[in-house]
Amino acid sequence: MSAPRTLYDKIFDDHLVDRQDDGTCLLYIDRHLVHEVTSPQAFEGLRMAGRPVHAPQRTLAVVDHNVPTTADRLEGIKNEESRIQVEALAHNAAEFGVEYYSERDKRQGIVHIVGPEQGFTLPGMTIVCGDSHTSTHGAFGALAHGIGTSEVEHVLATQTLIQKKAKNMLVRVDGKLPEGVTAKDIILAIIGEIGTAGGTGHVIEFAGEAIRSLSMEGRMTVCNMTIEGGARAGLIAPDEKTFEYIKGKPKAPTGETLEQAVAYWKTLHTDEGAHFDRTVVLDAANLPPIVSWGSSPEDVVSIQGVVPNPDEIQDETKRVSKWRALEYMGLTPGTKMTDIAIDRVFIGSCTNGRIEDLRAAAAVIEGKKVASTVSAMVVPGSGLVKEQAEAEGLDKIFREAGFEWREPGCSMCLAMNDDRLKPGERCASTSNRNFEGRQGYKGRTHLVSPAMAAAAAVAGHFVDIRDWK
Ligand SMILES: CC(C)[C@H](C(=O)O)[C@@H](O)C(=O)O
Ligand code: SF4
Repeated sequence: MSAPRTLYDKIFDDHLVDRQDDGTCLLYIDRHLVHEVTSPQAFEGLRMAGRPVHAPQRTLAVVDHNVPTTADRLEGIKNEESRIQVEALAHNAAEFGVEYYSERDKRQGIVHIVGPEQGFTLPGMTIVCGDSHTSTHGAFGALAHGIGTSEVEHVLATQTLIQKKAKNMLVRVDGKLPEGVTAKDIILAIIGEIGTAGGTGHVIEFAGEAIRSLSMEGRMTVCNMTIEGGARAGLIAPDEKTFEYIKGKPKAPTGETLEQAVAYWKTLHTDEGAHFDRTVVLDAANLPPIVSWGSSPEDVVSIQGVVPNPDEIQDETKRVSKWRALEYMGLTPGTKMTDIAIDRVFIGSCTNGRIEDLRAAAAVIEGKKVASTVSAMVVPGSGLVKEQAEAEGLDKIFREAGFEWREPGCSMCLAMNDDRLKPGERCASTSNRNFEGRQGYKGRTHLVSPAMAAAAAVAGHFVDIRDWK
């Protein structure tokens, strides 16, 4: 009998083309997602070398980072830099025969929302994209790596990627999540626990009752932020929920092919007794709604907590850096999180821009108004999410409460377009990164779940969603 293997081991082995003595491996890549920011030089490299895209049918391109989210984008993109990048992707996709969703296509959206939505992302596959949050696709039991621009060129040219095998890490979340606590709180708590370097050199498999109980949307939220914990990828074993989600998606297999695929997908789980290099266990029942207070995703605290005092940190470098974070954030140790007033609310991104996220936020604000001191926006993760939300009347709920209802894209997650914070503005954001300047120069980001962001929009400050009426 062969040795028990983890889910990661299995997918890795299934895609191994070559292994050198020093452990350098060549992996076959099943799916390549492409966006406008990290692909121009890669296509240019192919052009210069006179090479075609090796497997155009395994490649899907979509614009997301630079596209404006205002409806007037259909009249042409005004910002020159954005327009040039968007046009470059359209041009490259046409020249190299790659399927492309432009800002006029209702399938357009954030690349990590579009892949699963189209059934392009499937269990057991190797998936890459020149984007760190490619880890999102791990929610389907796919090995999904973010890659750099030179690797994008390598994959376009050869459909393979050079990799060294990572270590196996297990994060098990036992028990049941309390009411009001979400997938976002789980992953923020995990990063708070292990730190932003906690997963370095590892692929993390998420398991346990609380993970199994999550919807596919929730699982994507968890895997999405794996990268903020330093890991190379995140994985969740596929199950009936995964198969249900995939069924009927435009690019998903059908009929007998689907049956065969499901039979294979059912083998995609960690074997009993397989070795993990590191294991972390959390109890879901103890998790509160979480808010970040600093400029790193590990700077998190319970909504019932206070801004921490960095003087309590032993390590000097860390102490200095956390003081700097507090200064940047304009916060004082000991301040109750629920006393922190906000100026802006952003609901969207590849972390929390899916239909379930919009439903959760809409349920909180229905019949209420955004505080007069707050400006709030919702940016659906894709055109299909937007269409579904509108069919359910969610856009009306948001608009009536005073939210702006926008076109799909990355938007204020990273402020590459006009959606950005002004210096000093404080934002409750459903995105994944709270780095200095991430949402605009000197902007201050607090990472929260969609329900927590929505409640903060109405209250004008953070509130414990468990007390919301
Ligand atoms: C622009 C892109 C390369 C970047 C990433 O890799 O993640 C972006 O999506 C982000 O979230 O910071
Ligand atoms: S939504 Fe944010 S995190 Fe996701 S791909 Fe876009 S910029 Fe990156």
